[in-house]
Amino acid sequence: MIRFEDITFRYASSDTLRLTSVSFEIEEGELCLVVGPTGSGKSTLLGCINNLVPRFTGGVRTGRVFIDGVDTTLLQPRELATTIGYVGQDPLAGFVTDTVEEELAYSMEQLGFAPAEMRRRVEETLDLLGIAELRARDLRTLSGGQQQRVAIGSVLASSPKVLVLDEPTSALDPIAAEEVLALVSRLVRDLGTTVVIAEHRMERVIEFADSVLLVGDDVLHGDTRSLLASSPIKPPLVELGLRMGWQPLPLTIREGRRLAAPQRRAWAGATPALRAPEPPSEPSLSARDVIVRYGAKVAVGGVDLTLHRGEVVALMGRNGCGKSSLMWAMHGAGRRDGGTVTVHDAGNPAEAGVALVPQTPSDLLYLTSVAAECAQSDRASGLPEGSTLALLRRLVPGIEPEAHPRDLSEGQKLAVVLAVELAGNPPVVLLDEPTRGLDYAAKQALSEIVAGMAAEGRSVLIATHDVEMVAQTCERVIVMAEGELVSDGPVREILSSSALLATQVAKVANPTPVLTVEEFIDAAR
Ligand SMILES: Nc1ncnc2c1ncn2[C@@H]1O[C@H](COP(=O)(O)OP(=O)(O)OP(=O)(O)O)[C@@H](O)[C@H]1O
Ligand SMILES: Nc1ncnc2c1ncn2[C@@H]1O[C@H](COP(=O)(O)OP(=O)(O)OP(=O)(O)O)[C@@H](O)[C@H]1O
Repeated sequence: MIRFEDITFRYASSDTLRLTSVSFEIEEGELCLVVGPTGSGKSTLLGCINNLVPRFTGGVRTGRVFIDGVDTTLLQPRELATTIGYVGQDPLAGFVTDTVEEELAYSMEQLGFAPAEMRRRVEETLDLLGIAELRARDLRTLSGGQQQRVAIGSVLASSPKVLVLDEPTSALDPIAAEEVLALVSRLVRDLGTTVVIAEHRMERVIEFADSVLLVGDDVLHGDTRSLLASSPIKPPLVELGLRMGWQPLPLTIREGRRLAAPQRRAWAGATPALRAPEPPSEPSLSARDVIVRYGAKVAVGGVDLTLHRGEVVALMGRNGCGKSSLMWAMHGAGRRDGGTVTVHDAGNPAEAGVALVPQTPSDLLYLTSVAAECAQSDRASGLPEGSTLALLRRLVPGIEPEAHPRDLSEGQKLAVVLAVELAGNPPVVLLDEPTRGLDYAAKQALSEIVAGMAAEGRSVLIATHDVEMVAQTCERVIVMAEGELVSDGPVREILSSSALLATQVAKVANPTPVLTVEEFIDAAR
């Protein structure tokens, strides 16, 4: 269905080849998972499928692309829109209309669907993606996850033969992500749709994938199990399987549980000792009765929350439950319709160095090179020259200092903003979904940096849907629902008591509450 013949590509502003002689073939009805380190070229490769690369991005591409047997090498992306549905990494950037309903209908209008058919499909899509109550909403006022669902719905509505999804679940809560992926795999099964998905959190997609495209210096296409065995990036379960020497390598929780059965029996006889949470130190930030309203909508309904020095806390909860609104209110720059936020040892949070890395971090990059952003950050925080750049290199290596921030991959942009915000060592740091576009190594680096900040007595609050990141990084988890806090406790208690929030390792080890690969291995010794 999709055939790349010797595709080579270079962006106009760079001397480096991004894709070198890439050839592969994806069959009709195949679900192919595209994986690779941050900035390795996954989005670039996806863009070549419908010619967004090079038509929109510029640059030089050689080689040929065939879709459904037709040579599409020289076609415009819109000429391919009947066959290929494409959802990019930033849903807001892809929207062409103002409201949810209009957006769902748009591609069908362009493709000349009859009005009655269009109506039927819009209704069906609203239900399938659970966004019926958002139908009349302005797209710009939706939460990140709500936007992502609308973007996916808008391409699904016209049932294209090929679906290209660039990190489609990065902003979705665990249930929404499962639902979207189940929906996509149903399209593959029932309609024979061909699907190409780039995804960093492979653990979610792997059980649906027929094949993997591994993007690195070379691009390899092959069977999921055999490629993952030698891949530099792997989900926690595969990592655990390799380290425990399990054969065949487990890809699903069910396979993992079967292989872990002897270990679970051993733990049932002798409970392993696991790390206990530290008692809290003195508070660094207290929020009392915080209220955020948008017209009649109460997004945050009177929240009390205290962060303590040296604490790394996760803020979790369904899409649209109010996490970003609460963070902005705590930061001081966002709306707050009631309540108080006190940063201890300082009065006003805006002046007291509460740093916030927003969900769309690229809004904060305005200089013309990565080096200039880093130098500006060093000056602003009174740091020795090169400090911010060094931090960036720890997070995501290989970013060219001369590159224009606009030309970076999504994960690279996020890394630059993280480096700039963290370099100044603010006493309280709020990170709103800081893992989009980050590979496992970058997430590990972020965990280590955050742990270092906590060790110096700073407090970090991370809003995220990424349970693996939470297990690795946070000691305490707060869960929100409908604008209120519904639970608050040690990470082990919250993640292991909820099937919804359990990590892959927790599911394999259940009922023993180990959460991460390291913990499993230690406890198995
Ligand atoms: N318009 C552009 N001009 C120059 N270089 C670019 C441009 N867009 C991307 N790049 C570079 O090409 C490389 C690949 O980018 P791409 O977005 O394809 O990566 P990715 O694997 O999708 O990354 P991520 O995991 O962060 O989404 C990166 O190093 C990036 O800096
Ligand atoms: N300007 C606005 N007008 C109306 N409703 C809004 C506006 N901004 C946000 N909302 C709504 O407020 C609720 C909370 O949004 P918020 O962005 O805080 O959620 P979130 O928990 O961060 O979600 P996600 O996990 O999807 O990022 C959502 O239902 C959202 O649709």
